[in-house]
Amino acid sequence: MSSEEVDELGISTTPRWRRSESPPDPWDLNDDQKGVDDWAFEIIGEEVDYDGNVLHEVRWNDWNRADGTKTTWAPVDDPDIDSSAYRKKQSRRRRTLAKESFAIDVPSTADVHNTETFLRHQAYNEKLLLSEKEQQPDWTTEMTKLISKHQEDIRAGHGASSLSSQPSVANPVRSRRESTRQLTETSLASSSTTAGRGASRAMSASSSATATTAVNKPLNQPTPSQTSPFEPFRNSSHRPKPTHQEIAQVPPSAKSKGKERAQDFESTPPPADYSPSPRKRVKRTARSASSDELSIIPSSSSFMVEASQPTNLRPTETPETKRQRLAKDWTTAAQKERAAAIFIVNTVDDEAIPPLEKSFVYLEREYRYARGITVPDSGFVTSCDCIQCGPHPANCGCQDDSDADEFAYTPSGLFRFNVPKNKEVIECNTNCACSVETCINSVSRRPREVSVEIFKTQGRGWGVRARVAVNRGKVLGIYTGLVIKREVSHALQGDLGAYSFDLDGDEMVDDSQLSQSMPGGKYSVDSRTQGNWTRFINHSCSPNLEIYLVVHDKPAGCGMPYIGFVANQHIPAQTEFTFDYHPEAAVKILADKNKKNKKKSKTPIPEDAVECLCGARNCRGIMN
Ligand SMILES: C[S@@+](CC[C@H](N)C(=O)[O-])C[C@H]1O[C@@H](n2cnc3c(N)ncnc32)[C@H](O)[C@@H]1O
Repeated sequence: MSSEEVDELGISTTPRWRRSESPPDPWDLNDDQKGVDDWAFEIIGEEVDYDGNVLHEVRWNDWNRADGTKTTWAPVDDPDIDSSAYRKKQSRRRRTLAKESFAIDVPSTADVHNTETFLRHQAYNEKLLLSEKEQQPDWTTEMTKLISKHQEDIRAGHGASSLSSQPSVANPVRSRRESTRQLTETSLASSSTTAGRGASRAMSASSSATATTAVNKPLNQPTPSQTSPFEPFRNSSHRPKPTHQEIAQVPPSAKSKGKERAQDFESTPPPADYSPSPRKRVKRTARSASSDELSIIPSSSSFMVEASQPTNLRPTETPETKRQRLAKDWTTAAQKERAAAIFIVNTVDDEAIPPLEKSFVYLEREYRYARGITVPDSGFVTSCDCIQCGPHPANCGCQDDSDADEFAYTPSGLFRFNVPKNKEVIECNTNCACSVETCINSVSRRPREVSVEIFKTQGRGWGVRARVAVNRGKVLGIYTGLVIKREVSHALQGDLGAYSFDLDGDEMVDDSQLSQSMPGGKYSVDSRTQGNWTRFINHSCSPNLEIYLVVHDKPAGCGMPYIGFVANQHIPAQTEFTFDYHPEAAVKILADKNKKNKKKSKTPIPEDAVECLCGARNCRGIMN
């Protein structure tokens, strides 16, 4: 045994680990086969050793050891081994990787040797250098600039800028015509409750949202009988772009009324339609036409549609085949996550598919993040080493801070509705020892079991339903899209904001209280350019779904929970799924009703009030 070496302080300087001495390669074994100089070889790999040196793995064609192995390791600068071609190729590969994305998989092993090799393989240094060089703009400012430009364009009558290349979600003409409700200030006085506060989001887990979409009927605008269908938007800063159908519906008198109006329609480009080739699947960082400024982390489970296809690429395609193609594409993307199929049907009119950004990416189960948003490290998520979690939550390592008596789900995976609305359900995660398929505390992570059908509704654009009945407590899926800062989301006007969902999770607070009540509530999810079927769930004042907050790949309280959709009652097959975009409004109505000495409420109609067409008996009349 060798004696230990120590320094002047008596501390051991003997390395803890030392490479074992390998016997020299018996080069002479087959020396008679060929002259050494001629030996053919091939470099088949590389590793970084404990001292940070790169070694090449060389395979010799005409030489082998007695045991048949024929590879050796050589330093990169070995004069006998010309590795320049291999090194060039590798360096090119790493540079390409670095240009594509800055993402790095961090190995879970503590083995320095493997880690260094793994990082080099992923072009760690190249990515680091490039990311340091790249100037990061202030995305909030950039986004605000884009929005202003977009609004100016519209005001100037140039149609929508690239930020809103969409036709309206719900046809304003039709929605107005179809509406049998004659809503007036007086009739609304008793039902409308909340006043708008400037922000314009369609959905929110908080009461702070004020939904306004230019495509919906603004209640305080003249009624259809008073004016032509397009009149209400004439002076609106976010007048929607009419679709071709709408143009066709303009009465001749309206068309000839004035040059200005005619120009409005004529200058409108055709609706952004879905026309990509299904073969165009791109796994690289996606940049969308309308969110050029938001670069996002790539994903393997998404289907990306190329943005640059002309809309008339497939002139012979029927609406039916177009629908089928989109449904097939989205089902393919969903199936990568082992999720059930997606169908798209329209028995109402001749609209082929829902209006979508041309670059729309279907994301079954994940968020993407706008550049500038720091994604919390999943390494900080508490995990458990239970083989089977439960029966009591306190037995599970993931539930450290929970004082709940039961998990949020039953053993058969149904939601128990036992979690306060502003609390997150903390599920087990991929670092846990338990299995996602069987763990009582892993439900939103499981692949979606229920096939969904996106269908055209009467007057409310496209909606969603299932072809099978769904039990109360069934978790159907999570809202997905691009995580953006709240202030960016709140700056989105009109239909731009219709697909944003605030992640503050507190239904009873408004913006001013938010910072005190939920410090994490800084983000929203925008599903305009990427998202899944849940973006089509319409509002109802008597909904059959509820939302809840759930985390499973980020630390609890980080402000980026997922929004889970769960059936709050038995839902028969073919019944539209709905949820209440503003449940706090219902709560307020109840509170008003219960007030003693109740006077007739004269709550003014919010400027951006939007007519609700849910048809429920207790309909509040407006969506916000
Ligand atoms: C998140 S989107 C839902 C999907 C949408 N119907 C579509 O076709 O893409 C929200 C928009 O749907 C429409 N909508 C949803 N619920 C509605 C309701 N109850 N009454 C009227 N319009 C509704 C409004 O245009 C709203 O801005």
